[in-house]
Amino acid sequence: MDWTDPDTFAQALEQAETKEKGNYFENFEEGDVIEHDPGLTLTRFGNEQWMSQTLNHDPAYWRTDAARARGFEDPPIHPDYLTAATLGITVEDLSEKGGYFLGRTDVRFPEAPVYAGTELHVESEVVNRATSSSRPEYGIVSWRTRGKDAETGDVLCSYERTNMIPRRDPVATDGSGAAAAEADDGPELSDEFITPDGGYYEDFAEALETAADENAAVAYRHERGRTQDDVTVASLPLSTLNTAKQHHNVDVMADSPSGDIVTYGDVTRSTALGHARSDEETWREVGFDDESFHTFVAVGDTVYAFTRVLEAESGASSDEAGTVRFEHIAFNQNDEPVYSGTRTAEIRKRPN
Ligand SMILES: C/C(=C\C(=O)O)C(=O)SCCNC(=O)CCNC(=O)[C@H](O)C(C)(C)COP(=O)(O)OP(=O)(O)OC[C@H]1O[C@@H](n2cnc3c(N)ncnc32)[C@H](O)[C@@H]1OP(=O)(O)O
Repeated sequence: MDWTDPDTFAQALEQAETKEKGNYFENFEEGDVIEHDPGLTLTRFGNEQWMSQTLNHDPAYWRTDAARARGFEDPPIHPDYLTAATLGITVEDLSEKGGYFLGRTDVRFPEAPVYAGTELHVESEVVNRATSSSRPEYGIVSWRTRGKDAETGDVLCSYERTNMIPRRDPVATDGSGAAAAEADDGPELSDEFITPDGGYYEDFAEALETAADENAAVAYRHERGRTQDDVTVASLPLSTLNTAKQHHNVDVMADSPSGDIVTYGDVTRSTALGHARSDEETWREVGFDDESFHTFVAVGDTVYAFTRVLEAESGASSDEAGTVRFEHIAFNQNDEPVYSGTRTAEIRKRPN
């Protein structure tokens, strides 16, 4: 019998069992520690591919003289690419089954830079699992993940991430959703928005002082946008070994709520941060908190960025910088927020 005869093959496909990938919600127990098999060497090529496509053009990550002026030996691996690679490696074990990347917090990097040639090994611990009251076919799982230098064991990037993960056996709930009941009764927007004059630490600190006097907010938008294409949607996540079908399997995603492949959250975020960094004198990334992914970004959508300056403090790891806390909101061509998060970064002080 010819198994490639279309009718025969259709029947064969129907009879065959699929060897499944990924883990269901039920596979995760609080306290489980998972050592991820995939690993990758953080290369200059990988870094530059990620940084170029997300419009992160800080010279210290591209030019040796600019890197040395920042106190680095050579252009280092950028924290965005490091974060994306750390998460990408975990997908096969944690989220390949599907679901949604809801958020991430406590993203931290050590002071020491990471250089090309470092081999990355990643492990995750299940820190929480919960029922989703709005979606009975999913559960909500949080993991603490650590990306380590395979040679020294030093932690290079760590964070806590939360996903909705499909259940093998859906549970009965009233479907009402606990979160939906909470009304947002936060303060209203300030009447006046102030834009910092420049991108140095003092520009942010001065804008905050003016805003405090005038009961205004320091908030502004960035001009650049990046339309999502095959490179950003499919190539960049695959370059981090991210096996989530959301990013590269159009066939399966046609039947999903988005109806299409969607951008990796770390690409959306890094693109918006690239826009924001193009309007500041970044010195060093310290960390990110309260990151959320609000809705899908797909091929053809354009990612823009909006920034709110929350705090400024003159101390930093170097005398040449101060520390600023921002809220960044990525939004699409319809002005819908797609990502938000707070960021702590050291920003260069104005040279005398
Ligand atoms: C790497 C990767 C995938 C991977 O990893 O492999 C990816 O890149 S993939 C692309 C990036 N990603 C997205 O494209 C998602 C875009 N997003 C959405 O499409 C909508 O956001 C939604 C459909 C997911 C939800 O929409 P929504 O139902 O309106 O949202 P909510 O009601 O706010 O949240 C529902 C329930 O999640 C709880 N919840 C929310 N946030 C958190 C949090 N941070 N921590 C703990 N619980 C949280 C909430 O508490 C509620 O819980 P309940 O179900 O119990 O009510």
